[in-house]
Amino acid sequence: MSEMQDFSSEGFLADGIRLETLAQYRIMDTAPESRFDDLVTLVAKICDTPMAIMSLLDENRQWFKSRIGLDVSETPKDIAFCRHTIQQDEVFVVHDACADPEFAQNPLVTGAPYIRFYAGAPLIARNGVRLGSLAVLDRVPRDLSELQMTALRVLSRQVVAQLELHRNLDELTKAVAERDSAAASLHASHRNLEYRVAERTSELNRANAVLQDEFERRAREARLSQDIIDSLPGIVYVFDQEGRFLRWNHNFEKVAGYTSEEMARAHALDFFDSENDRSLVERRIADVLQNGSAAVEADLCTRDGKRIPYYFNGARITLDGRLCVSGMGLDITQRRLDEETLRLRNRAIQASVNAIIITDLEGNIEYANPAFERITGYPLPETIGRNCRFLQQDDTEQPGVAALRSAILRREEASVLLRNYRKDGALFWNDVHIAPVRGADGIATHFVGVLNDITEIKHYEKELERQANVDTLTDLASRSLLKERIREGIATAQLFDASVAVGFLDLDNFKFINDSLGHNIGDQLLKQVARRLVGCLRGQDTIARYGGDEFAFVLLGQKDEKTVASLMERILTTIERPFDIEGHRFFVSCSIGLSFFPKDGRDVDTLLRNADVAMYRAKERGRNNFQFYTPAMNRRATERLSLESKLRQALDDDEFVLHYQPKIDLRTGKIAGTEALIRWTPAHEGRLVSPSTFIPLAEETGLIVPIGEWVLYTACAHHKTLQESGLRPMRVAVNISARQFEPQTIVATVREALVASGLDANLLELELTESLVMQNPEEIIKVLHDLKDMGVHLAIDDFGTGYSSLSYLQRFPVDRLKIDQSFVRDIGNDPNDAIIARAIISLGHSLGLAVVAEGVSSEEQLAFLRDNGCDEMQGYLFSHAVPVDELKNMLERDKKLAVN
Ligand SMILES: Nc1nc2c(ncn2[C@@H]2O[C@@H]3COP(=O)(O)O[C@H]4[C@@H](O)[C@H](n5cnc6c(=O)[nH]c(N)nc65)O[C@@H]4COP(=O)(O)O[C@H]3[C@H]2O)c(=O)[nH]1
Repeated sequence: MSEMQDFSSEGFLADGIRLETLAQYRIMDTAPESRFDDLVTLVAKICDTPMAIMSLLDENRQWFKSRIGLDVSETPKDIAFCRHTIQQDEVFVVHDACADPEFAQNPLVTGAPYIRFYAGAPLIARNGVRLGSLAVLDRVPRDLSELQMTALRVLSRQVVAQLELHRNLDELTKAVAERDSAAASLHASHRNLEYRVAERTSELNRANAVLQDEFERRAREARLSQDIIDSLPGIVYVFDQEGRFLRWNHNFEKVAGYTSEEMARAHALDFFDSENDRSLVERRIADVLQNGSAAVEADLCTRDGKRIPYYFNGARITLDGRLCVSGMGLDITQRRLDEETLRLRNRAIQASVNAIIITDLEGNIEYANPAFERITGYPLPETIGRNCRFLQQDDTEQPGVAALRSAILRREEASVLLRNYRKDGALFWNDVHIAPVRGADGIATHFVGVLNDITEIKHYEKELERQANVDTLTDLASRSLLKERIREGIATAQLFDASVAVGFLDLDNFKFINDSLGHNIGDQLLKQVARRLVGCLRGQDTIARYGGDEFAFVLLGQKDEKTVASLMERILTTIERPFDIEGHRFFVSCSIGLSFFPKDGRDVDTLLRNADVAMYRAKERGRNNFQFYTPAMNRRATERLSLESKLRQALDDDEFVLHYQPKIDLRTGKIAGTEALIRWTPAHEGRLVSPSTFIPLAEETGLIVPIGEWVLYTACAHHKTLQESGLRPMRVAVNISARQFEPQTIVATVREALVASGLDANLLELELTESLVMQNPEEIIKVLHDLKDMGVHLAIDDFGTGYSSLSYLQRFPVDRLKIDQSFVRDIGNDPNDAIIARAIISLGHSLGLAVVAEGVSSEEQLAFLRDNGCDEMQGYLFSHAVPVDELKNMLERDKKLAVN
């Protein structure tokens, strides 16, 4: 018992340590573990007991960590055999519990599991504390062998080792758990840190972004400011009190031609090279610094020495604590030019010969130039402020005034003609042009008016009108006036069922007079004819000079052709009377054609055209007569047209032939030469057409030029052939018409014809009419000399019909005169003709020229001519013009005229 008490007192203290130690192993109430179960099984096997336990004691119970053969897992502490075992250093053995008083009544002995044998080894921890026991039990009394005892001891230490292992493992697990927990909390705190870092980072980023935005905004603003400064039209600058530049725009560098470095070194006054500008600018800079602002105009001098007019303004500013001048400069070149232009315009307005006024929209004059005063006679002080109506005085009912008013109301431009009155009351014609002056908004604020005094022009116009209506030479009506009168006549005749006669009158031989005696005489003749014609007509009739020697007239209210016919007779007789001009006496006749409204035409042009046709007919009828138009005349005119076209074709189709009329030497009676005379054999007509039918038309149309050339070439060729056939050389005369005789070309044409044919020049004779050579004698003489130099013979044809000037005749290098056949024809009957023929023969001889008579058709004529010494003759008496073959026969026979 004492042992028990000892145990108890000591055990009480030891129990506390043991419990604390046991707790450290943290094994109580844990699940079975194989490491302990294996040892318990092993000990049971070795000790050959049905039961074995590993028992641990805590405060109130024994708990079996491992057990074999027992159903309970714990028992109360006070009945535990282990209580005893833990007090031993060695194995505690109870051989027969029933026999041991200590245990005989123990419920574990008396009841299940009915323990009779017990052997337990204490489980002693490393610190010496007894934790429990490893024990084997049996239900029968028994003993353990020494080996079994040893095994129990060894295995109990194994159990303790396993317990240590368990504890270490547990501590390790705990440490791992703690480490894991620490790691988890570290992780958590890491995550927290990361989160905070992220938070902070994003805060920083946000702040950064704001900063960046701000930075960019400022950069943008700076760029924008620079861009704005750079884009300003002028130059921009800031310089300090010392004139050193602190800021400037790119344009400044560009304009001045300076680099940025040079700008940084430059002084504000460096940009002005004239003394005047420098001191002016210097004063203005001082003004800016003193008064806050100033402006100046000066010439900016660029690096390459160019001076550009600039307007500079400046303002005083403080920059980085320094007093500076900030400003802008604008190129005012254009403004200066504009000012100059304006000045010039002002000057032009001042000096303008036209009056220029500026009015308000009501027409009140605000400005007038000096010309206004000169034109109107109103001094400017009397003009300004007055409404420009005052120039019309009471004469306000003018179409121009209304037009002007309406244009002013509509704010439009207008040009009108006004009757205005000067201060002295004199009328003047005012050609006014007004135009609104609009402001920048397009709204008219004023009118500008240009007044042009056209009184003179008006007079001139009247004169022009008069001249347009009047022929200046004759004072007769002009063409246009005549047409107007015919038109009026038609209109009146239509109303009153009357008729109108339209006439064309052509002087028959005016051209000849004009050409031979000169234009002066021609003009005077026309004037006199005009006077006589006017004397024949009534006041209501109109006569006009239609052109050249053509007159046209309109007779109004003519009832019948008979009255008109008697009037025409009167005209013919009047014109027939001789005209005396500058000592010359002329006899002129005229041909008149007439047409009637409405019979021959219902309009002006038709009536004139038909009167013209009738006039041609009168000419064809032998001139000096009048003809009324008939539709048949038109047919004739049409025929003429058709003739003309046929004539053109004839040349291409080789329809012309040349016939030759022999010329006879009146001394020998032999053929001295021939005259080429053209004939036309129109295709399919089988007849010869006489040249008098088509030559005038060919001359009129100019076809005579190619036809004449053909004649020239053919005649030369024929005569060369005749000569080559062995006949004696024969002179051939070719007619050259006036139209063909072109001074510039005729010599060359003749030369070419001679060259082409090979005919000797002295076998060719050109017959030129008297009127042709007298047309323009000075020029003709020159050409005749050229022809003569070539060796060509020249003859004057139709001599006696024109007006030859003897002085010229003397100078013409001609060989022959041909007496016109009209004088030859009546030699026997008309003593005058005989006298003329004789005179021509003696004139020719006195000039050293041979004389040829043409149209000799009777012995009587031949005798006269021969008796009067005429050299040659041609005419039907000897031969008609014959084809070249016949001429050849004639020459071969050497036909001879009996001249004696
Ligand atoms: N009654 C009468 N007449 C006679 C007599 N002898 C000759 N004749 C004709 O009188 C005209 C003379 O020619 P012209 O006075 O030069 O008059 C020529 C001439 O001016 C012109 N002509 C003829 N051939 C040409 C030509 O090749 N060129 C040019 N430019 N005019 C030509 O045509 C006019 C007429 O020529 P033709 O009809 O051939 O008429 C020719 C001729 O046949 C006669 O005894 N009695």
